[in-house]
Amino acid sequence: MTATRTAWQGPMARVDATGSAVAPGTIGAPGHAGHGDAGHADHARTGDAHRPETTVGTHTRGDVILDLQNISLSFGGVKALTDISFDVCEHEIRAIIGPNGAGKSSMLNVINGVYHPQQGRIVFRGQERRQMHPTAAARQGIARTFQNIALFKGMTVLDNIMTGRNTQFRTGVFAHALWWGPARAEEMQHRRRVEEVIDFLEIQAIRKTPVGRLPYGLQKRVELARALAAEPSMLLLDEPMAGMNVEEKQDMCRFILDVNQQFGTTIVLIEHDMGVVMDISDRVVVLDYGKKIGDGTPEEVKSNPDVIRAYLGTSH
Ligand SMILES: Nc1ncnc2c1ncn2[C@@H]1O[C@H](COP(=O)(O)OP(=O)(O)OP(=O)(O)O)[C@@H](O)[C@H]1O
Repeated sequence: MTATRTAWQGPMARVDATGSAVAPGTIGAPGHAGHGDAGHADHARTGDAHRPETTVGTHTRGDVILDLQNISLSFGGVKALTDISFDVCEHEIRAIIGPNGAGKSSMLNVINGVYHPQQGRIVFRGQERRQMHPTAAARQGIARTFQNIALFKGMTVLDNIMTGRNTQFRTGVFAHALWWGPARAEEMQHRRRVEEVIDFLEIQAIRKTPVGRLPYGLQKRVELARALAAEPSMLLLDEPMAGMNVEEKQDMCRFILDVNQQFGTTIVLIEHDMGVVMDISDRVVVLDYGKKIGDGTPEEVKSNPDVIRAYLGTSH
């Protein structure tokens, strides 16, 4: 892929699921802990006017919450990751980039416990993790979306998003089946949360539509909604804009910034569109053939000769 630059100029308008224009800054926030008002439109990280390194939107970049040390992962003879170290700070948008097969998705799978590296340490919020199951990662507040949409195509948007609440259920299946007592109250609470996410992502008009009938860009938005329904503190996004047109990319870009700025959610993002990566990321780690070849602010990465040689300057 030849690296392309997308101009993300000024506050962006969006279109909702009905195709109506929505002015920036007019959406309501779900019931997450408040992080200031919705003045997010001011924070579009446009081009070279990148914000100061220590500030994330309305947040100050926090402490390191994820520390990956010397991670190596092999599949038989294939070395997917070799001795990779980097960290992720609270509230930041951290991008992972690299050519096809560089190890980006493997890295996300290591972070959320799908893959267990043969070597290295993973420290999440001060605790070293060993052989963590993805469900345990979800309970710790790590949610993810997938490169290839992983939704239940025959189910409605609403029901798909409800599945994102699975790790939050406290009462048992039996109580839910009876729709009785605490189970009923709990389910009502989950539904309220889900409706808040639906409002936030402006997909009210399609809430009863089976996902399989939606255009690709909206399916991606539903997948983001499902991840948000889990109220994650860290969101892993695997190519959230792949296959989208420019308008859909702008919408998704704005939603990612909103999530980061309004809820303080830490975001780890894999994305091939260099314009998007350089505009919305605080720091970027660059992989090539499973090795780390660059790490720093977008400006630092853009001027790193190894990165230019291996990725930005070549076609993939
Ligand atoms: N489950 C697996 N079994 C065997 N090999 C794998 C597996 N997952 C990844 N690999 C290999 O590990 C290497 C890194 O793959 P990975 O999907 O992490 O790269 P990527 O940077 O995400 O690529 P892309 O941009 O094409 O999605 C590749 O050589 C890939 O074939």
